[in-house]
Amino acid sequence: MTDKNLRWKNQSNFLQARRGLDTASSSPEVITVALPFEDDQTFDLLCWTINMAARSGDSVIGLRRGDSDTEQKLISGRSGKSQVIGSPFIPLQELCNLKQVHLEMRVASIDLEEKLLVEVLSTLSATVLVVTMSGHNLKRHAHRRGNFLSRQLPLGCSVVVVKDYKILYYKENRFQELKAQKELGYADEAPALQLQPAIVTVRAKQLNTSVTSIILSPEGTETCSPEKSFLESSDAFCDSIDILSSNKSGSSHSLLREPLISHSSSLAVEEDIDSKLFTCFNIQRSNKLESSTHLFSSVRQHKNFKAWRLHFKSFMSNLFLLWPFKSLKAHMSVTSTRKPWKVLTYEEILEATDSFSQGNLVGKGGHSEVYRGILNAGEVVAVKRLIRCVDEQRTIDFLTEIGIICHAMHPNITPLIGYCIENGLYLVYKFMSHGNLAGWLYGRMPSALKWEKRFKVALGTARGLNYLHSCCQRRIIHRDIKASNILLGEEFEPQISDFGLAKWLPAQCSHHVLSPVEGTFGYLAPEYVMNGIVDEKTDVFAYGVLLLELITGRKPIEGLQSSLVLWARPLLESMDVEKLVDPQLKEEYNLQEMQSLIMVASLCLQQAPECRPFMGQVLQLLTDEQGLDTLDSFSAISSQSFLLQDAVFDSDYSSSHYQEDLRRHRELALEF
Ligand SMILES: Nc1ncnc2c1ncn2[C@@H]1O[C@H](COP(=O)(O)OP(=O)(O)OP(=O)(O)O)[C@@H](O)[C@H]1O
Repeated sequence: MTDKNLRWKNQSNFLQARRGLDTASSSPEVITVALPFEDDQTFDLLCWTINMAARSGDSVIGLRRGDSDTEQKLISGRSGKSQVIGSPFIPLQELCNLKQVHLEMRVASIDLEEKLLVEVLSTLSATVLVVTMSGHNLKRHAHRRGNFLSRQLPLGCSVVVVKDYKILYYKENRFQELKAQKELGYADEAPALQLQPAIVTVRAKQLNTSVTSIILSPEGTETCSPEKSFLESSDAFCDSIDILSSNKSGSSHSLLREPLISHSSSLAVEEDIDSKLFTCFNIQRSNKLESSTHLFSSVRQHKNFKAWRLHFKSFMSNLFLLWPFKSLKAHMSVTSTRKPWKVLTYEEILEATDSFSQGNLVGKGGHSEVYRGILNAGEVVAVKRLIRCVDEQRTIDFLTEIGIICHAMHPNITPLIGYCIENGLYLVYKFMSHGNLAGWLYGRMPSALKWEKRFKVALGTARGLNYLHSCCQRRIIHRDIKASNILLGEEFEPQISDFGLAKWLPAQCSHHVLSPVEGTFGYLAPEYVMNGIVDEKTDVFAYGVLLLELITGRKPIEGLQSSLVLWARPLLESMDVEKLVDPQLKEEYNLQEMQSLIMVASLCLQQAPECRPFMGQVLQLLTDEQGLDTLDSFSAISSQSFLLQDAVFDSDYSSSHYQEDLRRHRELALEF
């Protein structure tokens, strides 16, 4: 199995574990995270855990390998590096608030090697252990370490190995026999290390934030006094606040649009004392504060071994909070180095298209005709001519398309060669020899579109959209993503075309309201139809519909009322691959890729826009370095004969039908 497929298997198992959530088993869980030494990796891992693994009420405990230096960082007060461990985690507070998750950091005064980790976990009644890896041969090591841990962990504790927000290994461990524990002698004995909750709680009332410090060390080793611990951790906390307030605008880890916390800090003390092994730094919103004692005792009581489950909707609504942390720089930097567009004369256009001869007509859009042409230099082009006698709005749309397409340069955006504004309006694009996707899916020979090409189209379109949404100098929403607007190049590389409805997305504003609703029936996002709200998630929804078309070979709207999305929704939820897959594929598809597309489609078609992924996240789900290489090696199949028939095929809606369609779509949207 390739790395990519393996990762997909993990990813899909992981998500399925959440989809299969048993809502009855919703008691809080303890999720432990074995943290690496480096602060930035620690931060990433905690972010991932809070977002992906934790649900409301859960407790995430970060266990950090202990040495004197680390401990020093945490507890040494204002001097030295005391703020190093505190400040990077402060931004996690907002995330914890949003998810209502209790976060706690513990620094062991001794090395947390695997056996000790296992032991600690059993005392915490943890249901999940999250670990990470570094170095080379990640896959092999992740597998080895994951297997080792899952064999030894207590019953009910699953293992996830995560690196760079990707799951390298995942194993549910609900049904493991107690044998392993008995062999290790854990099951029958009282736990050697009793981890008790807060020794000292420092609550910064005005900050609406509480900080708990626990100093624990093994029997016989030196123990910090609670008083000392309190003083030191309050100092550390003050330091973190100072650091944060001085850095809050420039913090590379800032999760927030708003400043996190204010300056003032009036500290009060609550105290309770115990224990042995860890130093703990705990950030939690005070009005949601459950005392650590209470939290831990309740966690111990419930022993919920089925608890590695999460309510899907709540999971989805929180899954995407982290996006700013993990933008796909690789994809962001992809821009074409092609030469700039030219301004063409009307004579050049006439000559190229043989005076717009019917033989050169390759397609008609709502307000335009597209002709094949050959420029002087021998370059094959598509000339898009705005049909005359159209209203002013169409002219504006056409000019918008010129402005936007000039701005967008990416391998998955149809390249503009030039334009002409004499005797009408003309846009000249590179000619796409394989026509549009709709023609391939619903033309005379749909079976010719093999799975490799479908997957390639899905991936390339995601890249193009991600570029428009996140990587352009000014962000763009396309607003008319559909199969007939995805053109296919010589190697079936998809190219997003038709920017007539595209809009600039303001850098600061997340969405805006547009009226009237435009786009293509069958691809419109519910919030857009109902309220005219537009942002990049409008495109994400349409992309989800496009994925469904690739998977099922069905049109978005068949007949009068039959919506592809409504038909597919229950099948997506249950991951019913057999029923979803286009019979034309005749089982000739890669199951892992199919599952990944189904999963992504299901995410993109979430009713609430905030539950849909950003396109960068879609890309992250669909690919990695190996994935890109694999895709590049797909063979290209050339079939000129499809060009004309495809070009004529399109699902546009003339304005006379539009209002009726919209009415029907609104009715359908209500059923979502
Ligand atoms: N660069 C191109 N190369 C090859 N064919 C093209 C090219 N651009 C457009 N076409 C063909 O021309 C058809 C019409 O394109 P156009 O963008 O005008 O309209 P549309 O997207 O189909 O409809 P609408 O504008 O109403 O949404 C497309 O479906 C496509 O098959």
